[in-house]
Amino acid sequence: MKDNKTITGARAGAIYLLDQVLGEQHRLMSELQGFGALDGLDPADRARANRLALDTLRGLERADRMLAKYLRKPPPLTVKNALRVGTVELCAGEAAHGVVNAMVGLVGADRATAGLKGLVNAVLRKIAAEGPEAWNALRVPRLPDWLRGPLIDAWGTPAVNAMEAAHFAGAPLDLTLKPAATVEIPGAELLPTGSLRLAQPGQITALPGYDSGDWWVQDAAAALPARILDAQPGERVLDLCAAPGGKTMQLAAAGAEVTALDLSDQRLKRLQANLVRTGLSAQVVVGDALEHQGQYDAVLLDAPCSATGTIRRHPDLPHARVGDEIGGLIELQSQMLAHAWTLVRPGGRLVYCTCSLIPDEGEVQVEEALAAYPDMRADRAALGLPGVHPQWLTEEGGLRLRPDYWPERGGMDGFYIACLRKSG
Ligand SMILES: C[S@@+](CC[C@H](N)C(=O)[O-])C[C@H]1O[C@@H](n2cnc3c(N)ncnc32)[C@H](O)[C@@H]1O
Repeated sequence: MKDNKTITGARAGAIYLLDQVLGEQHRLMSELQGFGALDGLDPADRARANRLALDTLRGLERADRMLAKYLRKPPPLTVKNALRVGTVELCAGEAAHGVVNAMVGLVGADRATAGLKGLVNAVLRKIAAEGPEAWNALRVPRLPDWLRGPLIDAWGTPAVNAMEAAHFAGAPLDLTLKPAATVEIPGAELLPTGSLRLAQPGQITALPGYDSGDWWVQDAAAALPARILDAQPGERVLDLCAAPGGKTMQLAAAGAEVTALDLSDQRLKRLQANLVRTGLSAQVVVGDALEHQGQYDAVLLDAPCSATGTIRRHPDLPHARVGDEIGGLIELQSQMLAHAWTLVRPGGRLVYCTCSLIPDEGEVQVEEALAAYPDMRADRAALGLPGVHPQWLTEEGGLRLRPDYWPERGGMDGFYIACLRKSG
């Protein structure tokens, strides 16, 4: 494993990221934002390294199938990752000599792997000869069994196949506009639920309206919980797990008096920066959702979860050890929902949501809460927003969103949302 300070170039950066994700089960976001991996690269190379790592993770199964024919025994992980990145680039139509020379150079530059230069050269030349045609003939990469099994139980095989196609396709960039914003973004599509979608966004900070804070990045599905909460000017609203603040900004932009609470000081710094850029305000509190006290007109609980609804944008997730943590998260969600309910005033409402595809983190939580609290009812009418398909409504009175919905538009994140009303 390389020291990240010695990384030069986007391809070396991508291999380093893959070594961390596939060797150490680290999350890509923590590598890039928390640990500062690739800080030595210029911004363009860092962005390209990230893109290459994401493309390789999305196509990992295909790359491994193509490589398996030419590898009699598995090479060290970092060499395998160089071969994987090379395969993905070659099968996306990159010029063979550039890719092969670069990967041979990278493997040759490290004394620990230099002896495998010849292998890398020979294998990648064979892959180049097979090219995109062989790649496209392979099946859509599947989720690992720890996730595929439970998702098939919940949604059936055809739905999971469609989700996998959506994961493989990746995600466009969605923006939430401030209600009064009039910014025009070339090439943006207005989605039926009100978000703006960009298929080819380029550099986000260079888009019109970024500096003036007219919008923020937020998946179309992630924008629905705050729309469903429908905060009114002057209402006291608590955002219980708020950072980095996409939903806080929606609530504040609606004119509510927002308290934004989160356990993570670091993540709240990003929330503060987002509020500054967008010129919105909220009372920001570092604290534990399970201990916070008060009475609010409305509470938004975007509970910590497996985040399995975001795999289109985070293809490293199935490779991290999130599977082991889900039991603990389900317990935490149930405790948080119980405590959040005590913070809602009589006649008020709680919007519960998770970006998970696992019913135990969504439908089942709400079903159990409805059975446990006699003063709670599911407000189905609150879910009837423009663009919300009636088939997305669930039996217990929530809204199920999945990555395979809107396939013709580029999909959406997986989410579960319910609006729970307290008797007056
Ligand atoms: C799904 S994210 C929230 C995303 C956010 N609502 C948004 O729209 O940008 C879940 C958040 O819960 C926070 N969290 C986890 N445990 C918590 C706790 N016990 N109390 C408060 N926040 C917690 C995490 O720090 C994380 O920021």
